[in-house]
Amino acid sequence: MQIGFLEIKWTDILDITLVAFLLYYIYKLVRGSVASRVFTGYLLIYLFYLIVKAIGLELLTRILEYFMGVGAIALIVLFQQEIRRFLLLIGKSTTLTNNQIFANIMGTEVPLDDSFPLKTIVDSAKTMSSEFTGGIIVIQKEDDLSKFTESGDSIDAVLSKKLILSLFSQYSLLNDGAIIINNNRIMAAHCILPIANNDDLPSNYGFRHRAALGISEATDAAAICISEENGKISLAIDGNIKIVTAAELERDLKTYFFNKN
Ligand SMILES: Nc1ncnc2c1ncn2[C@@H]1O[C@H](COP(=O)(O)OP(=O)(O)OP(=O)(O)O)[C@@H](O)[C@H]1O
Repeated sequence: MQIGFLEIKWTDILDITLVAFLLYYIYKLVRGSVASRVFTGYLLIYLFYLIVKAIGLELLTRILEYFMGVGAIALIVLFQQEIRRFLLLIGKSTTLTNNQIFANIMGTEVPLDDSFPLKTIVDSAKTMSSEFTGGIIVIQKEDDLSKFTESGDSIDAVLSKKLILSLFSQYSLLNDGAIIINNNRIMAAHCILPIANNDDLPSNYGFRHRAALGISEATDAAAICISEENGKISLAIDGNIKIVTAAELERDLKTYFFNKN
């Protein structure tokens, strides 16, 4: 195709479309975080570099080239959370990773099956909500959470509503922090989670909600957060947190863990 003096091949159109998609996904991943400003800054320097190169300012081009080379390593360090989420997104969208044999080879956890006590968890969250008992319930999916379970007290007991409520009761010594569930077992309580650094969160979201969001950003686990202040239930998945009713909680967890509506 010829537009004026420009000759455009179909590969150029494909190239531009793919770059546009890539930039859009990077933007979506870093939106609202500190990394987004770094990303914009780096992009502006890159544009400046292209202009300088086109004009033919050799010394400045060399300096910028060197700066961006070193900057690339700095970007990997700064963007490690975002890069992780991006790769997780790609990994999750391939059917290969849902395959049992692949999961065994990779040593990843086997996805939850239908015996998983989802109703018990939802019921517990509902009771905690009605009693204004604060807490975070993390449900492991495929990612290894041992780093976080080790930060708390090991429980490794069969999950039950009584146990969840006892752990979060105001008289419990373990009611601070999060409990971590893997399949039908409570692995640990009193666990410390990473705090989300998202600037876009409403100001009424304190550390409990930020911790629930943080674990959903860092891993593929789902985190249920019950507010001590207003009894509301929030669900954090894939770096997004929203307030849900008990029915919505059950529906969203079913969809997320079993692809069921
Ligand atoms: N890094 C963390 N990991 C796990 N739990 C945490 C972490 N930081 C704080 N918490 C929990 O959050 C509680 C403090 O909640 P805070 O009031 O700051 O948050 P909030 O989001 O406003 O929740 P609420 O609506 O229940 O008041 C702490 O007592 C602790 O149990």
